[in-house]
Amino acid sequence: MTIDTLVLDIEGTVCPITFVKDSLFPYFVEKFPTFIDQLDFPLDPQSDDPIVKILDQLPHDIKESSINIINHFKDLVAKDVKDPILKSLQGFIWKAGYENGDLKAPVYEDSIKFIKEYPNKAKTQKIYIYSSGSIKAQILLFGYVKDPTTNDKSLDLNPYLSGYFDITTAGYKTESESYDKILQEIGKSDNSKSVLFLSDNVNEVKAAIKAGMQSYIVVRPGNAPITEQDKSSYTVIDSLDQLQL
Ligand SMILES: CSCCC(=O)C(=O)COP(=O)(O)O
Ligand SMILES: [Mg+2]
Repeated sequence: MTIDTLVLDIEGTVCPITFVKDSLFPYFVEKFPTFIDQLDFPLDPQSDDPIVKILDQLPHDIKESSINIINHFKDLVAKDVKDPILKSLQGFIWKAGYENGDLKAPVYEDSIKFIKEYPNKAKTQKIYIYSSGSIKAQILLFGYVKDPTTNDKSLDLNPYLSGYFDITTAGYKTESESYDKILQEIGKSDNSKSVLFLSDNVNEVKAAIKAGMQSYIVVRPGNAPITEQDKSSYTVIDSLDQLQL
């Protein structure tokens, strides 16, 4: 069946893992304690402050003091836990960094080209994003893409994207039910083979295939190595230029 819909992972697929691990995560760890230290404790559950609303979802023993909150999130980042409360908070902290120019996303050149060229005006060819990063963080990342042809400007790729999924809207990326949900949301449950999911993570690829999608492994510098067996069992690409759609 002809592919007409792409679902793209971010980290390790269209963007280097090093940007997330060496820029985004350290930026969050450096900046978020200042935001937490400014808050009044105990937190007011009726507060309109978006950061208080996020923190209010934490268990009582963690949200009772700034030091517990700070240690909790530092620990989750160190272990790269895909925790929905952490991911929401990261979106808020990164917003300031993108807006003041501290952060620009180094999306691979082949991916910028593909994202700009693949979607057609008739909307019969679409691209969606599915990442563990929150939807807010995804929109920021694609809104502040480092322009490979200039150093000072950034590109906004969001107008080329048809939608975003994260772990709060679709579920965890290694579970096939999450891909079932995406297929349902994008109206492709009866045409699952027309949807291609790309990821660096073999377990995510397996889950997407189990849900009926087509799925390829993307290999990029710095990604976790894949086994010889996975190389022979799955389609493997190292650039979106290799897609023949
Ligand atoms: C949306 S940028 C932040 C990426 C992030 O927090 C993350 O955990 C990356 O996971 P992915 O599913 O894109 O591999
Ligand atoms: Mg990834």
